[in-house]
Amino acid sequence: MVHNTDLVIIGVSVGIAFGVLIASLVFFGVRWYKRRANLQRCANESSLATLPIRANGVGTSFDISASLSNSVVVKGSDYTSKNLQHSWWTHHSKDPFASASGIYSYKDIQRATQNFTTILGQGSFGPVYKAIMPSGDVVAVKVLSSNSKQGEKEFHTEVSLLARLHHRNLVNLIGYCVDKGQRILIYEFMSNGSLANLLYNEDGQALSWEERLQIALDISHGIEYLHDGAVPPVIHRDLKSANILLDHSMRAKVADFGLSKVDVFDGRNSGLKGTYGYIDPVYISTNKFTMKSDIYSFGVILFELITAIHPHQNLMEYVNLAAMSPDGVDEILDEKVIGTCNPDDARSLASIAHKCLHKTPRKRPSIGEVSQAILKIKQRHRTRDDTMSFAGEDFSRVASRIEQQQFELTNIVTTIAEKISC
Ligand SMILES: Nc1ncnc2c1ncn2[C@@H]1O[C@H](COP(=O)(O)OP(=O)(O)OP(=O)(O)O)[C@@H](O)[C@H]1O
Repeated sequence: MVHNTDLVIIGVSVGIAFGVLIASLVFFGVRWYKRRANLQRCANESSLATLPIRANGVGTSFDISASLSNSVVVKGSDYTSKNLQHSWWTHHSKDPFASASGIYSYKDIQRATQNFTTILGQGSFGPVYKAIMPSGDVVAVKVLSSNSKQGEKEFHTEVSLLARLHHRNLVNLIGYCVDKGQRILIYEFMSNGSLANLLYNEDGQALSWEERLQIALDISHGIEYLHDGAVPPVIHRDLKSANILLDHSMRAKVADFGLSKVDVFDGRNSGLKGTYGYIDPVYISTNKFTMKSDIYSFGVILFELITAIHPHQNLMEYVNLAAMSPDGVDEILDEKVIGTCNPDDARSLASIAHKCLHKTPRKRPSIGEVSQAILKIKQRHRTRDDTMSFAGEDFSRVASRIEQQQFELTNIVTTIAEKISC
C-alpha cells in the first residue's frame, strides 16, 4: 500500500527534479546563446580585428581576412581572396589586439594630436593631423569623417592593401585605430607635403629640374611596384599630384590607396572613380579601368612637372597646342626651370608623357617602359652635369696654374730689374 505521505514525497521529488532539469536547460541555453552571439560578433568584427599591420612601420606584415575591393585589385588574377584567408587570426588566436603595436586607441591618437589641434590639411576622406606618438615618431593621422563618402569598404581596402604593400615609393601605413565609433589611419609623416602644393604654392621654393626628374622616377617606381611587383597587381585609380607626397629629402611616394572617391563627374552619380582632369577618357566612355588608365593619369602628372600648370587650369589645351610643333614644349615649360633644364630633357620627358596619354590604351607604354625612359633622361642630365662640373674643375685648375706662372714671372722680372740696377 502506498501511503499518502509517500505520494507527496514522490511528487515533490519529481517536481524538484523537473525544476532542476528546466533550470539547467535554461542556464545552458542562455550560455549557449550568449556564446553564439559572441562568436557572431567576433566573426563580424574579424575583418577588422584580423587586419594586418606593420608593427610601428617596421618588420612583419600579416595576411588578412578582410575582403579586398575588386576596384583596385586586378580581377582575373590567379590570386583570389581565398589566398588571403590564411589570416592573422590563425597566428594570434587568443587576443588579436594584444600584440599588434600598430593598433591604437582613440585616447592614444587624441594625446598624439594634442586633442586634434595639429591639422595638416583636409581631404575628401576627412582631416589629416600631425601627431607625435609615444615612441617619439612623427606621423600623419587621417580621421575618417562620419559624413565622408568613403565608407567602411574603402577603409578596409586602404588598410588591407597598404598592409601588404611595402615599397620605398609608397606612403607607409604605420597603424590604425577603430575605437569609439571612429576610423583612423596612421601614416608615415611626409614633411614636404604634396607635389601639388610644391608645384602650385607660390610661397615655397620652386622645385629644380633635377628634383622634378627624381620625383617622376620615384612615382614611376611606385606605380611599377603596384602594377608589376604586387601580387595580385593593384591599380591605383586616383593618381594625381595631390596624392604624391614628399619626404624630408624630397623623395616622392604614392599615397591614398582605396580612398579614391566616387566623383560626381557629370552631375549624375556615374560611379566613376578618380579625379576630374586625371581620368582616362577611355575609362569614361567604357567604364573599364585598366593599368593603362593609371598610365594616363601619370602622363598628366608628368606634364604638371614640366609645366607647373594644373589640369584644372586647361593643362591639356596647352599640351595639345604645344604638340603642334617639335619644340612646342619649350613654350609651356615652367619658367622656374628655364636655364637649369636642358631643352632636350624637357622634350624627351614630354614625349614620354604624350605616349602615356595615347588615345588607344594598348598603345600607351607599360610603367616599366616609362621608368626606363625617365631613367635615361635622368642619367643623361647627370652626365651632362658631371661634364660641366669637370669642365669647370679643369678651367679652375688652368686658371690657378696661369696665376702661379704669372707670380713666378713677376718674381723673375723683379730679380732681373734688381740685378740691372746694381
Ligand atoms: N602622410 C602625410 N604626411 C604629411 N602630410 C599629409 C600626409 N597625408 C596627407 N597629408 C596632407 O593632408 C592633406 C589632405 O590629404 P588627403 O590625402 O586626405 O587629401 P587629398 O589627397 O589632398 O585630397 P583627396 O582626399 O580629395 O584625394 C594634404 O594637404 C596632404 O598634403
